[in-house]
Amino acid sequence: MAGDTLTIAMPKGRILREALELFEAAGYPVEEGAFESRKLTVTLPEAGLSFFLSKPGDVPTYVEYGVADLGVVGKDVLMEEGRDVYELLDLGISRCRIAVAALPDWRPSLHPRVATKYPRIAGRYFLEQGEQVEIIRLNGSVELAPLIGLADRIVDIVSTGRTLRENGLVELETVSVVTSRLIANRASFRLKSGAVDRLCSRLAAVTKEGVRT
Ligand SMILES: Nc1ncnc2c1ncn2[C@@H]1O[C@H](COP(=O)(O)OP(=O)(O)OP(=O)(O)O)[C@@H](O)[C@H]1O
Ligand SMILES: O=P(O)(O)OC[C@H]1O[C@H](OP(=O)(O)OP(=O)(O)O)[C@H](O)[C@@H]1O
Repeated sequence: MAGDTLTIAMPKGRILREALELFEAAGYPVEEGAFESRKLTVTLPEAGLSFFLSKPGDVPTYVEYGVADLGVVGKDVLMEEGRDVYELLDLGISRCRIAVAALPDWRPSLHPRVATKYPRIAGRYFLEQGEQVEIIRLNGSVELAPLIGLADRIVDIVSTGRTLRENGLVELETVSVVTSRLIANRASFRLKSGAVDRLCSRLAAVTKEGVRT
């Protein structure tokens, strides 16, 4: 159907600007400053798109429950949340990695403790490595944990490496490379397939990756 309006959950924060640039390049210009106030919704009636802003970690929830047809979200959040959604496109933006890090003099201990915002990803990773660790969930500033003796290692996002460097930590292993993804509600993907496909094709043509997942 040509007339379907698509509702898209967009993450507040660092992904938003890059995501809007991508939509603009794909021919869906969101008026400059549209989200710069406290406004949480923007509609592009001619394009049949309606955006709302949410906490990054909530995007897969809105999409799974169908209050958004589509969403833009980091692969880290997607892996951690494990929601029942389709992953349609690797947008190639907000590239970073999930890594294990520690103080340079870190040594394995009898009861290893790992602090992270990503308990499921970290738990799965250490299970695969065959290492038993205690996972301690934090909400941010995870790099603090080894400095104040809460944990001996962390699992966190690394981009430039500046936060690790400035806190005297070193990267030990990469757990996963992260970019932002376009995700879809399962029913919307079927019922609004024409509109979803059109948007996907236009976004795929302007992404750095241009990859349909
Ligand atoms: N330093 C970084 N460089 C590039 N991308 C990043 C970086 N940190 C996080 N990201 C990506 O951007 C997404 C959103 O991060 P952002 O910092 O905006 O929100 P958050 O702090 O994770 O969420 P909340 O505001 O709910 O705590 C992450 O899920 C990840 O995919
Ligand atoms: O390698 P870098 O370029 O330094 O980026 C990595 C930092 O960016 C993110 O933190 P954010 O600013 O979102 O704060 P938070 O730790 O409180 O989530 C992430 O959690 C790292 O701390």
